[in-house]
Amino acid sequence: MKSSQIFSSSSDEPADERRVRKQKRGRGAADQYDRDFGAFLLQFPATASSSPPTKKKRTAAGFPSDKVFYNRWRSMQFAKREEYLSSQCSRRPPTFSKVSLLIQKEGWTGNCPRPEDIVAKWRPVTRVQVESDPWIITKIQNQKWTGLALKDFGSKGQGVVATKAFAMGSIVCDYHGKVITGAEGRKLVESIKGDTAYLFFFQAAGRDLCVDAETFPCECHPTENTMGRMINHSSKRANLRPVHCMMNFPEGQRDVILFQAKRDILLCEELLFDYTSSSAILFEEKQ
Ligand SMILES: C[S@@+](CC[C@H](N)C(=O)[O-])C[C@H]1O[C@@H](n2cnc3c(N)ncnc32)[C@H](O)[C@@H]1O
Repeated sequence: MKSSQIFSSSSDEPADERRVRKQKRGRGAADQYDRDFGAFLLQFPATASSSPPTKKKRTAAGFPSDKVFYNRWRSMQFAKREEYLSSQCSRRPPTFSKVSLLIQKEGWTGNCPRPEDIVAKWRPVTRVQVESDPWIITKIQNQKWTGLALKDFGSKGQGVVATKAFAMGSIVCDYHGKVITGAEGRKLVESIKGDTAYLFFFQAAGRDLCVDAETFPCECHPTENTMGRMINHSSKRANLRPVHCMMNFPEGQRDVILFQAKRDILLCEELLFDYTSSSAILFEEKQ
């Protein structure tokens, strides 16, 4: 992991401790303390991967031999490590072993968050995080979403099942296809002969749009049956929610429909979403 940020703020210190210290020493002394700690950080950057400054190094650099700066440095590093571990597990909740492996890989033996705390603190990502998430962007680009398989569902045709559990809030895959206008999508619907359609109509910021997964295979994945287009419908048992995002691809922003788990999804469950958010329902529903 690469991290070389140098901190110059003192905002990591608990507010109460800071206030008491300032009251004791007066504003001038507190400012001096902040300046000294800033210099300490310049000398010993508190990154997730840096080694703690030993007493010998601290005193050789002219800092006090007590542990005041050192302890503060350690809590900054701890927070950085926590942030790093959480960032590696942003889309889906991590397992204890995944976090343990990450810690092992980094070689962190002390001053490190406990895997169970990282697991317990996991929360679904926000839309803003999703829209710039490199992992999600890569999955949309390469269509190598994991934990999904096709299965025959008889009269419904094929569908998608979970080959691993997905926790509520996880991003499962996208509804992949070229984004066209709603009018173009409706024209496509008219030309469809059978009762199966692969179109997702949506409105975004006043725009009437449609993801065309009917034109298959798509230009960008000529050899893949992209999974999102194969997900069947249910209004009552839907376990996925389609979410519109403006994804920040390297070449610019693009409208994308992502499927997010509405609840915890178990291994082997069929993935389903409610097609009424899309007008391309050309079939009789079998729940
Ligand atoms: C986006 S495709 C889904 C994949 C499709 N089952 C297949 O095998 O290609 C949508 C079509 O699947 C079928 N389908 C999806 N959900 C269904 C359901 N609950 N009952 C019956 N047919 C369904 C309909 O033919 C619908 O037009």
